[in-house]
Amino acid sequence: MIRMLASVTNPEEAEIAVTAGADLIDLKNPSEGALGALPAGTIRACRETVAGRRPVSATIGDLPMEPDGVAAAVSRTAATGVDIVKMGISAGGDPLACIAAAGRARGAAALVGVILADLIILTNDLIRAMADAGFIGVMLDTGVKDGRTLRDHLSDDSLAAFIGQARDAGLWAGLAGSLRLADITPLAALGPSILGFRGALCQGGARRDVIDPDRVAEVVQSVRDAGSLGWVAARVG
Ligand SMILES: O=C[C@H](O)COP(=O)(O)O
Repeated sequence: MIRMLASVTNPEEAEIAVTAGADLIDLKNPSEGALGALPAGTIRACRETVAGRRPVSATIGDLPMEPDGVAAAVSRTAATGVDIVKMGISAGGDPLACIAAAGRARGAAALVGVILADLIILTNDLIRAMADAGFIGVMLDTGVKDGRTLRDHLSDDSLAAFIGQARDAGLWAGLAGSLRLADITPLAALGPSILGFRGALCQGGARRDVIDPDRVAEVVQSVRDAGSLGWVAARVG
């Protein structure tokens, strides 16, 4: 089964995402960037709204790859009580040291690394470092939200290789990055653990807009349908 991640910005949107059937409620502030962080109070309020009905993740912000700053943000975000802290990996600085520092700072939260595939070259070293630091998953996303999707930056073969490397390292593998309805079936065929969305859930398809319950339900259903087709194809083919 492929899971569906919905990025939301406040308790009202979190409730919409839960009601529509999203599997993972991801808290972020799209106005602050690809992985913009929400204030701790908003994260806590969203967590209270979700009330254990779904796992909740929160992003630490689009930070430079500097270990002390990343560790402080991971620790601060974990202290809100979310299940998963999502840490972005971009170019410059020392990504490998940041991954190790995040692993030491996570407290009781699980960690998921988000490799911004348009900003840093995807390497197996990053994935291996996450596994060594105790991360549970790794996602690809895009850092620049200019209408291009993850599939504009990486071929299906590269995405399949990423999923294989993540699985080999014992991590679940997620894909995101301005994904639209039309991307779901081809990406589901690659066998990711989870597909993540924000823009496609919003009125007008703009990620800073509010999410639309009908769009969320449509994306959830499409991920379900594509996931089952892949399941059947894997057994019949
Ligand atoms: O974690 C997933 C992201 O929120 C995806 O956002 P996007 O679909 O607007 O690129």
